[in-house]
Amino acid sequence: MTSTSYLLILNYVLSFLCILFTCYHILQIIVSCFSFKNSRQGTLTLPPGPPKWPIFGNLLQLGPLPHRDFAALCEKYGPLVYIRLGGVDAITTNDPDIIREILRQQDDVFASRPRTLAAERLAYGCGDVALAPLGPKWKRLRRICMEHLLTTKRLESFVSHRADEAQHLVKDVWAMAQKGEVVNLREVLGAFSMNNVTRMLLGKQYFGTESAGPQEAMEFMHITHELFSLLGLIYLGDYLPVWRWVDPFGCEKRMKEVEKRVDDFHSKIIEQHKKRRENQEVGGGDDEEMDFVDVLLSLPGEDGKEHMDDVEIKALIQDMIAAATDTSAVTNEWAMAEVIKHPRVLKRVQQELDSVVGPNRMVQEPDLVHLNYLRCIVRETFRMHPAGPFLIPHESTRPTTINGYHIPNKTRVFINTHALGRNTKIWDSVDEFEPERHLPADGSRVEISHGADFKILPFSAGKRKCPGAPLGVTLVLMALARLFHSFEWGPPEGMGHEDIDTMEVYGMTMPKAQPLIAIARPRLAAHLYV
Ligand code: HEM
Repeated sequence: MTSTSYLLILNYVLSFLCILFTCYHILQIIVSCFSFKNSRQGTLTLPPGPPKWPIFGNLLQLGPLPHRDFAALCEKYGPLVYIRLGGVDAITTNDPDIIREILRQQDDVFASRPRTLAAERLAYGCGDVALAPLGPKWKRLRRICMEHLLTTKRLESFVSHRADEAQHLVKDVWAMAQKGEVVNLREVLGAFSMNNVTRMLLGKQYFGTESAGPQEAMEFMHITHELFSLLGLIYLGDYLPVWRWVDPFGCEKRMKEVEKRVDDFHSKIIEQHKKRRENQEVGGGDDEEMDFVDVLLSLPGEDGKEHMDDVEIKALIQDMIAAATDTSAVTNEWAMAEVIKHPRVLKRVQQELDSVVGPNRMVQEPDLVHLNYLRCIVRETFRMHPAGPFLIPHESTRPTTINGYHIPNKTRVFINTHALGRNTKIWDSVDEFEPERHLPADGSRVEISHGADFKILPFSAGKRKCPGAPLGVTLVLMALARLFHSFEWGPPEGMGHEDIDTMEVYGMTMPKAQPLIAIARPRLAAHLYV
């Protein structure tokens, strides 16, 4: 074919695309006008919100930190704001009363999830717990988590693994301190969370001396990071279907690649576990010796099937890894950053640790309930730096009203936990890290999850609340207790405490923009670290 005919064909294709694009836009305008009219029910109107562009709605008003943009909208328009994201209705709030209304009073209406493209591709067609819409499938998988994986008994059976990992953590930091090296806290805390979770789930440790091997560890790390980054993306294709034809940044291509690699990885894990079962290397149904994959392989499937489907098992494993590792690692890094930035707080928590634990042993899990000031540090960290800037988006399953405003069916709900913790109507000195504000006057134990007032919401509430909260709290408290008890901490040479930056990046979780680097000096006898 000549180059002229190529050009001609290209010309035809482009013209065709232009016509289609224009028709689509006209249709969108008609549909959005129509749906706006329909969204008024009687005298009810939608909640207040910013003016919208045709087709794009408010998408163009969002920058790289959408939680801050949404917070600014709440500041301007009130506690409940309506936005339109392309063709999708959405609301956002940072107000405890409205959040209580959504997650408690109207939990039945708002407990579903939107079907995003990333969730379809990367969570086995939304076949997991965290991203599945409300329905019998979600209910069944969530029950499996609660009754077989995250029970107190099963979590207790991993207590020695967790103690092992806590010891690896201090040993690694101690080795760096001995060599005069700075500590990259993102790396050591990431390895701590990952090892704890993979030991429980997969029976493998991925970092450290008994690791599954450097190549497998790197592959695993890489896949998980890709997965997190894609799941956190506000992908325009979810809001403007026409975007998917073009996909200028190749997002969908990346999703397909990651989907395949993740699936290969999980298939391998399941195969290894099945082989072990065939060779009867799993303790004959002895609960104590079974990791989560073993447990899932031993459960009956749906509709009288002998076993659960492999796809269900993969979706659950992936959910647990994604939900458990990054959330606890990100929280720990923020807490360390704030405490190193505030030497007064470090001193006070060390006094508490010295009085509860003393200098002659390491912190153990039973100590954690007695460390009230440390618990305040964690609560204050969740106020200022919740693990995710929003809860995982919820979606309404029918039209309803909030505060007299009409909320259409399938409205996407962005509960802005970052802005809740910095809401000046409910908190003083919102930008100050002040753990003392959480100390109960009567000296009772500090509760780390939300509490009745809905002013902090680290693990959410209602049907979709985090089923892993007790484990998450333990991982966070344990890592911090060990690090504060075992070391003096300071910023790297040439930096002042106040220079530690606290800028965040947006994603499904909300890490510090820059990894936290610090200097550690041991404060206990050398034999306790090895
Ligand atoms: C510090 C640690 C953790 C934090 C801050 C955290 C926080 C959250 C939040 C905010 C949600 C969203 C709730 C909503 O959308 O309303 C969630 C959901 C979830 N979390 Fe956690 N989480 C943590 C650890 C864990 C752990 C250790 C596990 C399991 C091993 C876990 C499993 C899940 C699952 C399965 C969901 C989805 C629940 C559903 O949609 O039904 N999380 N978590």
